[in-house]
Amino acid sequence: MGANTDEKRNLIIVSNRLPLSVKQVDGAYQSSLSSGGLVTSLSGLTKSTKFQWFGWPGIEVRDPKDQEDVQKSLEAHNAIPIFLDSSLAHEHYNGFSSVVFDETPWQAYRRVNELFADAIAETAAGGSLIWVHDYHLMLLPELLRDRLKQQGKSCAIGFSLHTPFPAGDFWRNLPVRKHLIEGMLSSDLIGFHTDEYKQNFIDTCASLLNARTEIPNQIQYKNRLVCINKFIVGIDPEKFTDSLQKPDVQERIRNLKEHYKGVKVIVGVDRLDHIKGLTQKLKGFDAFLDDHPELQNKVVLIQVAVPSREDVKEYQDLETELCTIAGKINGKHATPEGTPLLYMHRSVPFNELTALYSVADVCLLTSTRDGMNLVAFEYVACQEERHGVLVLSEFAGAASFMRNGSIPFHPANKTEMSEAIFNALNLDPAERKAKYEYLRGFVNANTRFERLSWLIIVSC
Ligand SMILES: O=P(O)(O)OC[C@H]1O[C@H](O[C@H]2O[C@H](CO)[C@@H](O)[C@H](O)[C@H]2O)[C@H](O)[C@@H](O)[C@@H]1O
Ligand SMILES: O=c1ccn([C@@H]2O[C@H](COP(=O)(O)OP(=O)(O)O)[C@@H](O)[C@H]2O)c(=O)[nH]1
Repeated sequence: MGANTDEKRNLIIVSNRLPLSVKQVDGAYQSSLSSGGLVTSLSGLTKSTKFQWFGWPGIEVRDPKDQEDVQKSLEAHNAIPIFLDSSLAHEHYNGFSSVVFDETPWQAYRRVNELFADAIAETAAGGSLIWVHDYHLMLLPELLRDRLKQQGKSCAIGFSLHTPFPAGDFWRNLPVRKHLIEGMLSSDLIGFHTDEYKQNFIDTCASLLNARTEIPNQIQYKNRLVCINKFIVGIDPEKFTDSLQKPDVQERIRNLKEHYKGVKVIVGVDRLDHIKGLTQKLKGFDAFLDDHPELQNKVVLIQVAVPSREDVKEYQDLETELCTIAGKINGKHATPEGTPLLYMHRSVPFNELTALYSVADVCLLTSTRDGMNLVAFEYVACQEERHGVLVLSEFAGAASFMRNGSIPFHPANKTEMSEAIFNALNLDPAERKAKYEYLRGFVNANTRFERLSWLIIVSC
């Protein structure tokens, strides 16, 4: 969607979390870019499109004067905060959205969706395009449509799901499944990352709601026609190639290359989340080291585990487990010359990330479930010179598109993972180049997620 279209209609983006997270430092409010693929996928839009972004600022702000300060600090970025008190935010985000079904978090989930609907309906001008993101806000399209109608406004609503849409059996176990799916069906257009997720949604609507699904890419439910499609979420590759041109990044790359002379570097960058298969990754790497004693001191895995949901016990437990496994691997395979695993539990600045991607011979991604996985795209964007190899779990959404250019494997199969790593490190240059060119073609062809908002316009 170009600037011309924007002049015609307002675009409003809504996600649980704003792209900027607010923190209070020494009494003053400061904002910094939030982590994660959703922000990355939409950042390409900022180049060509003006929009307002509604979401939770990541902090509880009770005092109205403070709320005003936060509002003002975000205004410059067209970000509009929706304030939630801590317990509500916790129950909605950490409770309902991530663990097991329970009544209290469900009520919080509904309440947060209502608060979002109130704030957006009040602000949105009639004729705006409202683009809602992700599983935290599945009820929002319906709540929003009701409120807008009461106010005599008509807006087109799009919904993008960034996670997989599971197949039928999963929904059977969720008592509130009907509310969630009906909520989504109040959109004009619903986007999924892959054909599989899209088909799962269509099948679920047919079996659970008896919706009519005979017409391709459309669902008819309660006298409304909803468009359903797959939209490939991508990155802005230039942002990565530009970073690699910066003198300080070039220097960092030189230093890292010098440091790892004679050593093959494998990189992994994941949020510390169960879906990223980090336990499986460390165990698979351990198996690889066991299988290849001849590669002692010749291979290193640099694993960045970006902190996520640190106040949830299951995530704390996972962190403890990973530390233990990492310690055991290095205990077993380290030599006086070095350790084969560098496990970093923190986020890394963007320039450091691109330097790491650039020096790595292999990128190892082991998701057990993952909507897309934009790290796979980012690694490719930083590998113009080296033609590094992507070892990609078949359970990442990205594998639907990148299978031919990568080495696929099943993340729970240690032997398969070990072989995949070995094959990646030993791929002959011609095959490496061919695989890389396939991936580069794909990453460069799918740079703009904005096509979805364009489709909202033409389809409504
Ligand atoms: O930590 P949450 O806010 O609960 O959400 C987890 C992450 O969800 C989103 O990631 C997903 O979207 C990516 C882009 O479409 C996709 O590549 C990835 O597979 C999904 O997990 C969101 O982008 C992140 O900010 C969240 O951290
Ligand atoms: O310290 C870091 C390391 C990575 N990322 C970014 O987090 C995103 C992860 O997106 P992905 O789709 O792979 O997974 P998600 O975390 O959204 O599930 C990528 O854009 C990374 O560049 C980040 O924000 N901070």
